[in-house]
Amino acid sequence: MEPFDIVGPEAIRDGTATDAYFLRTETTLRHADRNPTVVAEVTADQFPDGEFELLAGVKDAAALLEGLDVDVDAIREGRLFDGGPVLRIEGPYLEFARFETSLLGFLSHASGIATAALEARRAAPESTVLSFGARHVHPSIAAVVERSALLAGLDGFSHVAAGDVLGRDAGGTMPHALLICFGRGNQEAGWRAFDEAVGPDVPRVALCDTYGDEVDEVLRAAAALGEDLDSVRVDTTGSRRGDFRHILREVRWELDARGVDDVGLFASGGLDPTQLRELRDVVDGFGVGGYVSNADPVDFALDIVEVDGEPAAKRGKLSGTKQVYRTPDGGHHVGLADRAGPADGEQLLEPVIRGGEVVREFDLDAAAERALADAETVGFGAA
Ligand SMILES: O=P(O)(O)OC[C@H]1C[C@H](OP(=O)(O)OP(=O)(O)O)[C@H](O)[C@@H]1O
Repeated sequence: MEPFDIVGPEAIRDGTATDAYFLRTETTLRHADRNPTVVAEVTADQFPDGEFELLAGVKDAAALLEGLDVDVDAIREGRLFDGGPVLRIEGPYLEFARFETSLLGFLSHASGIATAALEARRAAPESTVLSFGARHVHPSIAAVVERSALLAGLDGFSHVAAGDVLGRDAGGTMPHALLICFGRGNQEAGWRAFDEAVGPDVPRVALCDTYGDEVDEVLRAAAALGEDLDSVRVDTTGSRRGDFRHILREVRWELDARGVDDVGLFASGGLDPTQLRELRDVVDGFGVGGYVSNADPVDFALDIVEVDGEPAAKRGKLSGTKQVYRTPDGGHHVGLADRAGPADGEQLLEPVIRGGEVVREFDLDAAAERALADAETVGFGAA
């Protein structure tokens, strides 16, 4: 008996992580001896609408479809898209029918989170922005949250097991629970114990808002840890927040007025891109949680657009194999693949699987670089 209600990799791999009607579709088509060669496209919006989103999840999508008798093309992770397909499958329909559910799940959730993370990134491009939202999601997808955050250019993340999956070290500061365990009025003992106990490679970031005024706790932390103190984090609870920007400016002022200008200042607690813009000139960095981790998935669908080479899209969708293009002016164009695209257009749909073999490397850092460059090109989340 599995201790947790989690759909595991085996079910994803064997295709039972799917909607029941796809298994019934298999049964029906086999009964009728029908298995046409189709072109199916993953698309959110049929036409560009000016709203860009960041593509993530292609690595897992490729792993899902690897070994099937299909050809797959997709936009590279880290590229922005605005309408038209992000991934295309060509092959006998029954080869991949049951994998639609997981395919869309991989792409939809990761891309939604990555898009929100890119909004945070673009809101404070010079600041350290850390992904702290794993607590808001089911633990089985923590690595999806953190990978999507890194793909959007965030600087770090907090979830340890996600780091093991990604081969990167998780980071963070300290929770209120630690200080509460030392008792009201005894925050110094908590900050000092942290400094004494954790490894030398862990930044000494004192959380300074548990019981007292933020300025008061910050000055007490500076006095308690002296040169050992790297930064302070202020996470003022909403019921006491008032003018958060003023609080943070006051903290910075009072530290600097005492010559403690080498201690960094971090803010967290329900922050969104608007607040990051408002605060980025007064703090050194942010912990962002729910805005990223709780992002809505991108509403992708998989649609058959050709059957045995003939147009076949259902109502509301567009027939025919398509290509999508980025133009130097930041445009995103969708056209039939067998027609000429924009003369200065870069084709975005490129081979991922040929003859069942994955033919693309997936490099997270390269994807993050693409995301930041493409965001600049299209003006995503500008200013
Ligand atoms: O953007 P958010 O979703 O709000 O999460 C970001 C912060 C806020 C939260 O504070 P608390 O909930 O007070 O947690 P703790 O007491 O553990 O610091 C926790 O410190 C997270 O790192």
